[in-house]
Formats: sequence, C-alpha cells, structure tokens
Amino acid sequence: MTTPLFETLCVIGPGLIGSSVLRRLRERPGLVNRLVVADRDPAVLDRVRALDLGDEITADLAKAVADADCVMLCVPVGAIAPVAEAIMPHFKAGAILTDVGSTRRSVVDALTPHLRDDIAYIPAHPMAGTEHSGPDAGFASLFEDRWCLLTPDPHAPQTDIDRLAAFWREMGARIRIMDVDHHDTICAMVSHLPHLIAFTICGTADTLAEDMRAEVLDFAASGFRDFTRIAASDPTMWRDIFLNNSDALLSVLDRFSQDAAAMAKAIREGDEKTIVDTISRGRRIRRSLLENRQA
Ligand SMILES: NC(=O)C1=CN([C@@H]2O[C@H](COP(=O)(O)OP(=O)(O)OC[C@H]3O[C@@H](n4cnc5c(N)ncnc54)[C@H](O)[C@@H]3O)[C@@H](O)[C@H]2O)C=CC1
Ligand SMILES: O=C(O)C(=O)Cc1ccc(O)cc1
Repeated sequence: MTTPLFETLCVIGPGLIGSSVLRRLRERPGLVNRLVVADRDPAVLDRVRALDLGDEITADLAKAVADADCVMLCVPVGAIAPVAEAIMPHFKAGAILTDVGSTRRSVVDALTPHLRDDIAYIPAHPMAGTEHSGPDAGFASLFEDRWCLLTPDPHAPQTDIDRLAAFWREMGARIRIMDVDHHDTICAMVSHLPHLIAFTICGTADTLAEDMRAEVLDFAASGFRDFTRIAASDPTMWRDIFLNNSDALLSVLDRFSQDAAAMAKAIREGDEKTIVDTISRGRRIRRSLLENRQA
C-alpha cells in the first residue's frame, strides 16, 4: 500500500477534464483517499453520482474545499479567478490550489491578488482533450503520453510542485514546468490558432450559397472533416480562451495571415518552389510528430 499523494482531493467542474481525472483515480484507488466533487450545475452532479466518480458530491463549493489538501478547478477559463476568489477563505492552511485552464496570464493576474500566503497556487494544463464536454465525455486514458504544463506561482513551495507533478505523472502525463507568458505563446500557436482556423473555415463553408453548401457537406473529404471535429468544440470554453489569450493569439494570427498571403502570392504567380517548400515543411512536421508518437 503506497502513501496517498493527497488525503482529500476536491475537483470543481467535473466535465471532460475533471471527470477524466476522477476516472483515472477510481482506477488507482491508492493515490487519493477521498474524492470530493463540486459543480454549480445539479444535472452535472447527478451524472457524477450515477457514474460513481466521487465520495462526496455537492453544489456547496465552500464546503467542498474545506478539508481538501488539493483543490483542482476544471471550470472554463473565465470562471477560474471568480471561483478561486469565492472559495479562498474556506481553504485549509497549506493546501494546493491548481487549475487545468487552457490560458494563463489573465487568470494569474486576476487571481494572485486574492491568493492567501498559506496556499500554493500551481496551475497545471494538460495538453489533451477532445471536442466533447461534460462528465460523460471523460475517459481514464485521456492524459496518457500527453504533456502537462505546470506554471507555478513563484511562492509555491518546491515540495508542493513535486507533489502535483507526481500526481500528473500518475495520470499518465509528461511534465514540463514553464513561465506563464511562454505557456500562452506556445498554446496560442499549437492549440488556439488551429481552433480559430477550424471555426472560421466551417463558417466560410457555411456562408457559401445554399446549393453549394449541401455539396460541401455531402462531398466533405477527410481534410474538411478533420476541421469539423475541432470546430465541434464547446463555444463557452473557446470564447473564454480567445478572450483571455488575445495578445498571444492575435500575434500568431498575424504571422499566419502573412504566411497565408505569401502562399496566395505563390499560387497567383505560379511559384512552384514556394508552394512545394511550404507543403514539404508541413509533411516534415507531421512525420516528426509520428516518430515521437504524438499524432
Ligand atoms: N476540453 C478540452 O479539450 C480541454 C480543456 N481544458 C480546460 O479545462 C477546463 C475545463 O474544460 P472541460 O472539461 O472541457 O469543460 P466542461 O464544459 O466539460 O466542464 C466544465 C464544468 O465546469 C462547470 N462550471 C462552469 N462554471 C462553473 C462555476 N462558476 N462554478 C462551478 N462549476 C462551474 C460546468 O457546469 C461543467 O460541469 C477549461 O478551463 C478548459 O480551458 C484543458 C485542456 C483540454
Ligand atoms: O481536441 C483537440 O484537438 C484539442 O486540441 C484539445 C485541447 C483543447 C484545449 C486545450 O487547452 C488542450 C487540448
């Protein structure tokens, strides 16, 4: 019997990410002794009960955090700081506060003024997910071989950072510790811009003339289908991500627009070399991802 990493873990917002963490913990009962689960939506709590994902399941967030050694916020980015502020007075001294939010800087800036000295704030963003939401969408292997990016508050004790890193390793993830702004720039490039492009391209197809629109959907080849999978993601979650990472996102979008314009120019001018170079670069990136088993 190993020592548990946390005596009591509280998960607030047991949707896709939160319920995946809970499922993994149910498969490995020694890691955490007691699971407290909270959400503001009673329908979500009913599903969590039916799925048996918590030992205590409640809509009372203050009560939920009272005994927790670690509180994990799995709510949309825009709700992280308000929820953290509301529950802060109810934390046990020495507890860890973590969140799985997809963006960092604006959340850290909004939350830090409300952070108690005796609470360690260590955001941990798993680079894993799907286009689905809610407690029924989660699965225990979601984080297997995926990165989890930790951006600890400068005052967080090293022992707490090590403990949370060990927790995410048990979830199956690989750990990288990084600076808040670096996190946002990387995520803008590898996650937020691709989603923006997917939402936009589906919008473009949808605004075609009515007769052509039916054909777009009938004849959609796998390229367009891949975009529609990403574009099926949750609107609230992605609104929050775009608005909370606007600087980094607009900066990579600007770069992308310039590159797209360069590609348009190459096509217009019949510049075969630029066209082939651009496509070959994409192919190289895909192959290197496959070699690292990340695709
Ligand atoms: N979906 C994905 O692929 C990934 C999402 N993330 C991040 O994880 C977080 C959660 O995402 P999902 O699990 O996809 O969301 P989800 O929509 O599946 O679940 C969110 C849950 O939070 C609850 N909630 C919302 N506002 C609340 C509030 N004020 N108080 C209490 N509960 C509240 C909702 O009722 C819902 O049960 C987000 O911050 C997202 O950016 C991170 C990695 C991947
Ligand atoms: O479904 C996909 O393709 C994703 O990219 C999931 C995802 C969404 C948001 C994140 O912050 C991290 C991963």
